Amino acid sequence: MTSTSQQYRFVSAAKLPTRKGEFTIHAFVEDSGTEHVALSYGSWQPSDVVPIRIHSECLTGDALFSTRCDCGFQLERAMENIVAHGYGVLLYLRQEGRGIGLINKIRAYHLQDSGMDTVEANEHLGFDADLRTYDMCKLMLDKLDVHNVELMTNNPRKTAALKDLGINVVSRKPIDHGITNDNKHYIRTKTEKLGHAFDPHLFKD
Ligand SMILES: Nc1nc2c(ncn2[C@@H]2O[C@H](COP(=O)(O)OP(=O)(O)OP(=O)(O)O)[C@@H](O)[C@H]2O)c(=O)[nH]1
Repeated sequence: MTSTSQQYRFVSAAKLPTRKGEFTIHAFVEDSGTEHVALSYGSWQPSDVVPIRIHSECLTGDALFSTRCDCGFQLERAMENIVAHGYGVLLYLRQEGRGIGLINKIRAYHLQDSGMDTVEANEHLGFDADLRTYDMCKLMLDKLDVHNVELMTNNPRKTAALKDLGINVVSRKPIDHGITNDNKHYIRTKTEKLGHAFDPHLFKD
C-alpha cells in the first residue's frame, strides 16, 4: 500500500486554461510529501451527481504520447466528457506505475519487452500487481463539495474504494477509448488478471 494513515491537506487553487477548456487546479499534499491535484470544471450543488475521473499518473502515456497503455487517451477523453457535460472533476493522483514509480515502471516495461505481462513484470520485480490506495480522494472530493458521483472508469477497485470512503457512486461510465495494437495485450491482461471491465471483443487479435 502506498499511502496508509497519511494526512492530507489542501494548499491552493488557481485557474488552469487547457486545450480542452478552462479548469481550476486544486493542489493537495500528503504528509509524506506526495502531491496530488484536482481539476474542476463548472459548478454544481452539493446534492448533484458530478461526473468524475480518478486518474493515476502516467508520465509516458499522459505527457509523452505513449501508446503502450491507454492512459493518455483516457485522460483526454475524461476531460472532454467533463467539458461536454458542463461540470465535473478530474483527480490526478501521483501514483505513477500503479504505485511502483516511474523508474520501476520502465524496469517493468523492459521485462514486458521480453514477454512478461504487466502483472508478471510487477511481481518479478517484487511488487504486488497494484499498490494504489485511494484514501486521498475523500478529502479532495469533500473540499470540492462532491458527494455523489458518476465515476469514469473500468477499474472495479476504484469503485469499491470510493464506496468504502463513503462517497455515493451513483453510476459508472465505461471509458474504453484508446485501444491500439500496441496496448491490446496490456488491456487483455488488465481485464483477465486485474478485473477491468472491458468488452473482450475490443482486444481480440
Ligand atoms: N506497473 C505498471 N504500471 C503501468 C503500466 N502501464 C501503465 N501503468 C500505470 O497504470 C496506471 C493506470 O492508471 P489509470 O489511468 O488510473 O487507470 P486504471 O487503474 O487502469 O483504471 P481505469 O480507471 O479503468 O482507467 C498509471 O499509474 C500508469 O502509470 C505497466 O505496464 N506497469
